[in-house]
Amino acid sequence: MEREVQRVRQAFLSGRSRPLRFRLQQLEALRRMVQEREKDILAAIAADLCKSELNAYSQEVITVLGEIDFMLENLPEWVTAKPVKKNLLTMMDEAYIQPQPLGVVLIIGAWNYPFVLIIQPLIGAIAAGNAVIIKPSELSENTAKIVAKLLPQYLDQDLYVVINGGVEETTELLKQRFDHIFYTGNTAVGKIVMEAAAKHLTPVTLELGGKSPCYIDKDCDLDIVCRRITWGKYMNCGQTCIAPDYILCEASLQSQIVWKIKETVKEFYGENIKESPDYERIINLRHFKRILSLLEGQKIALGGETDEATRYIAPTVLTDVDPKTKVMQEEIFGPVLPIVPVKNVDEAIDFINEREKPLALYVFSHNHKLIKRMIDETSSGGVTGNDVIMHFTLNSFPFGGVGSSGMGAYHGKHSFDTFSHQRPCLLKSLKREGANKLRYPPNSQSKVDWGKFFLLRRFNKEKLGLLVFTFLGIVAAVLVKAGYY
Ligand SMILES: NC(=O)c1ccc[n+]([C@@H]2O[C@H](COP(=O)([O-])OP(=O)(O)OC[C@H]3O[C@@H](n4cnc5c(N)ncnc54)[C@H](O)[C@@H]3O)[C@@H](O)[C@H]2O)c1
Ligand SMILES: CCCCCCCCCCCCC/C=C/C=O
Repeated sequence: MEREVQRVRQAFLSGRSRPLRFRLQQLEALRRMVQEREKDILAAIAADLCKSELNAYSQEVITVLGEIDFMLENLPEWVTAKPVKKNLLTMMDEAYIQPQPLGVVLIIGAWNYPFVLIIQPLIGAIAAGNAVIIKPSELSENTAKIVAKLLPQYLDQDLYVVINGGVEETTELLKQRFDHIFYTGNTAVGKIVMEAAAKHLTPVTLELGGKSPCYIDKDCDLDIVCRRITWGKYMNCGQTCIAPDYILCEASLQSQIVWKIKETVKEFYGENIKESPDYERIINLRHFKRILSLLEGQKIALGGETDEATRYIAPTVLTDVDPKTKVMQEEIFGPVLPIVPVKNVDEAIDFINEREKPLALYVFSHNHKLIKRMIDETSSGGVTGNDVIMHFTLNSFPFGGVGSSGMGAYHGKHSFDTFSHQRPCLLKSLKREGANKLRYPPNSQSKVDWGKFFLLRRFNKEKLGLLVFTFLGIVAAVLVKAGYY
């Protein structure tokens, strides 16, 4: 492992990942890979998650292609040095910020969207000029294999390396020194990653999870609300980091919500959900059993049917859920939707604020003020009003968590920034030593006063005004003396 990381570091040190032209070429090659090997990629995702190829394409491949196009379009502007405002002391110098690659980046992916969750950060890391080691999740083994097979066929083989393996390999990998670690997965492993990174003072981006709440105000169109929630909750069988985890609403709305979700489930997946190409399965038996255990003692208002052999769990809704029960203590990450009754929006806000900060928050209402209030008085990684999931699709947004749902963010320019060092560059001349003498010892009150003049803006303005006034006075005196007036 050490030798592999060393090899990638040597490739980075060769400097070839840095030129803009090279980065653009690699991104174009990655796009070609996705386009030419689309069938293989879709088949792998489909096999890992019992997902139709159409869904694999719209949930993962579209995002990847969109991100590459966005990078190709904007990268030439992002890589250029940006001049900054100067103070009086540096007025004659060159001052700019130059984004630079961090070095060797480790990307650790999760299994639930196994392609996009490694390729999207990879796009950002390449765009920023880094070398990258990619560690796909071992749970989505088909995607892990196809990525390991395809990437070397299209990208520089020494700069971008896939290492497959499980906990043992990841643990070994984490002992190595990286310049950035980008991890997607659960919070417990997030802590392990951060601890390992701390040993080398390596910065981390942690894309974690949490319980993303959904508040439904009674002033809304319940048909549309339930259709949108049903889509976001049961997509990928509930195994989406930003899926609505639970609903908060007035108790009186519960039965209508259950009814409307039931109707929507029928509309989306047909009478026989098991036959639907749009309904996925739980990734493995461990998660299947974990999700089943969340149903114990609950009032199942919809669904609840399961099949262990195929790891099928029907779209399920629980009503009158007690917040102290297990289903409300951990991220569900499955097709189970608890409804927790609250009296009003105040209680909903308190409920959210008493818990860990979620990755996403959803609020549904015709009342724009109520939505704004919910945004102002709570915290979450991202928030969408009157819909779910969709903030993920906008690459001008930073995507990431806050508090226990993560740290750092990516997508579009935010990825480029995550994988870059914003290096301040000040280029002075070896001439004009006069002004510099101000800061050399021995110090004096007059030097301090000049220092204040040069460095404190407020002081500058006053003193500058005085200087201009004095200068104009002198000019006027000279002109009068010379007989012009
Ligand atoms: N914020 C996001 O963008 C995002 C996206 C997807 C998933 N998630 C979150 O991820 C979680 C689901 O993913 P998961 O954690 O089950 O995925 P996972 O089991 O695939 O684990 C993630 C990665 O961590 C590695 N890993 C696992 N145990 C480890 C250990 N002990 N030491 C070192 N590395 C280890 C795995 O090899 C894998 O690459 C959910 O909480 C979900 O909300 C977040
Ligand atoms: C055909 C229309 C396409 C609609 C776009 C759907 C977007 C789905 C995004 C899925 C989220 C993937 C990333 C998940 C992260 C966390 O698990």
